[in-house]
Amino acid sequence: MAIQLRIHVPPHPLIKHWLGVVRDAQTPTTLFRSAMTELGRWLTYEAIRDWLPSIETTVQTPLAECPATFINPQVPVAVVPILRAGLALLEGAQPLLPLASIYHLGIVRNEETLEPSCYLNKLPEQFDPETRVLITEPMLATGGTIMAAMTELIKRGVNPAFVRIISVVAAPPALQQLGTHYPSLVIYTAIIDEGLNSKGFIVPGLGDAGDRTFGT
Ligand SMILES: O=P(O)(O)OC[C@H]1O[C@H](OP(=O)(O)OP(=O)(O)O)[C@H](O)[C@@H]1O
Ligand SMILES: O=c1cc[nH]c(=O)[nH]1
Ligand SMILES: [Mg+2]
Repeated sequence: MAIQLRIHVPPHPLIKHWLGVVRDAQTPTTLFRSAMTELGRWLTYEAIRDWLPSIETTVQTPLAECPATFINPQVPVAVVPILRAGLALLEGAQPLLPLASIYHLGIVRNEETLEPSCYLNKLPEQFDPETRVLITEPMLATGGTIMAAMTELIKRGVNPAFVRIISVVAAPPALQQLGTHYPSLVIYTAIIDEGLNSKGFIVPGLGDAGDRTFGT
């Protein structure tokens, strides 16, 4: 049976609410940033339910012994925010994954060619092959940025089957590239939009996520 990219759009009213806020061109920077943080929180909550490794044991309550399930601290967990815009999603993701290591990746698209270039890479030389990796990247547009990020991770021993991406707006060109190259990937996004305009912006999208997050 062929493996196929799984794209989840969680039908959660909080995710829909905060998506509406970030889409609105009238939303000021401070509210935009906190809405992105909320999206990071709820998308992470959804994305990690069958991904975060746990261990079965028992505990003694005041009355009796009973089964208990805990997060397995032996399995490494990493969060990779794609700067700049992925930083606001990280704010929401990090409190849910307090044991995770955070490895920043700064990637920017050239505004004319749309080619990505990496200006900051804090990834370790090698990952433990068991590492669970959560990428926070709000915009999956042409796919250039996320494909560049995946190349850096795979080079360092990450198993794509253990990678989850949280995104706010995803567009077909990025999803097609990811599906072709990494069919075992799992993506959680607030919405899938129709496509891109001639400047590589997602339509209807939410504009430039980095500029709107940081007021630039
Ligand atoms: O799928 P792609 O076509 O590569 O586009 C997606 C990327 O574009 C934006 O980054 P940008 O280059 O604007 O950098 P910024 O986050 O610093 O604003 C966005 O935050 C994504 O990282
Ligand atoms: O619509 C888009 C596409 C790429 N990056 C953004 O910030 N917005
Ligand atoms: Mg930008």
